[in-house]
Amino acid sequence: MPIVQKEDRIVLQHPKGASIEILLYGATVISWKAPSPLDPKPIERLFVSSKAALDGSKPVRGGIPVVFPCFGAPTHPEHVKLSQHGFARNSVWTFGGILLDNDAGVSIRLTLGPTPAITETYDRPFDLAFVVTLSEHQLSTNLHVKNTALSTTGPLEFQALFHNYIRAPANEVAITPLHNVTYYDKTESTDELRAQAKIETRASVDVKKFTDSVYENAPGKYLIDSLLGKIEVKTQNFPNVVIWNPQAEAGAKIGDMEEGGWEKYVCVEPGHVRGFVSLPAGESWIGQQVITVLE
Ligand SMILES: O=P(O)(O)OC[C@H]1O[C@H](O)[C@H](O)[C@@H](O)[C@@H]1O
Repeated sequence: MPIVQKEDRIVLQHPKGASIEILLYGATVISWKAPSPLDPKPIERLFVSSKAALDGSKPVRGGIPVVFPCFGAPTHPEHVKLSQHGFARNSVWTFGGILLDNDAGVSIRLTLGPTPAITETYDRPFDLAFVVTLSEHQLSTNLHVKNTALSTTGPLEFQALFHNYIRAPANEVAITPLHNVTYYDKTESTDELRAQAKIETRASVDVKKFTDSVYENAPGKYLIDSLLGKIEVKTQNFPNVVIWNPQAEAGAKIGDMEEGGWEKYVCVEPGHVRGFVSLPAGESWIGQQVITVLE
């Protein structure tokens, strides 16, 4: 199966038509074209703004940015010098080789450790590996985090999330099953209201208005249903999911968002972002998602 390594990205092509492109910058998957079981023609499954910078000057507005070690503005004392969503999405990763290459799928690894730029703002030792696997109708991404500190050091505390921009008409997409799940509404106007737990009352969640909801104890498997098809996101070790769409209200203020871009996607972002993963010295943690085109 062709795996093409370019200066700034890796391109994987599956014999049955699917393909992905991954930028070394941020280990950001910027394209995933896949057929559905109903139609062999591969179509783009991710949204990337036409105004997104792909040259490493800022995190990519679209695709699948990797969020680590903090989600949103930093709240942990060890993260105070970091910018929103941490450094993984704006660091250049290293191609770490091919793990699998056969008809069932192709898998590659990218790695990131403490670079001089990272250690300027973050002083904990760590080792990250991002493993991407492409098969006919499926894309999976795994984030491996190792705490490489000596055993006398305290645990590595971090948050992690895959910021999936799933291509779908935002005004008719339905996300299930989040009924009765507790969530926190980041569109609320005050810290107090944002910290207040709400219960999802809708059988299926839509993003017809500005939405920025962090679900707690989420089921780990989500269906994203729209005119573009049915996409399933199945996760492991990610107790939360964030559903985000800025609509015009917030989208028009995002500099690298194309005009009307918010109508073309929904972000369904599995992660561990309520509290922190606490990883003892010498130990590893893996967060995983498998995204499948069902129809
Ligand atoms: O603009 P960014 O830093 O890429 O963040 C984009 C969005 O990411 C997540 O979905 C957060 O929940 C939102 O609050 C944030 O606006």
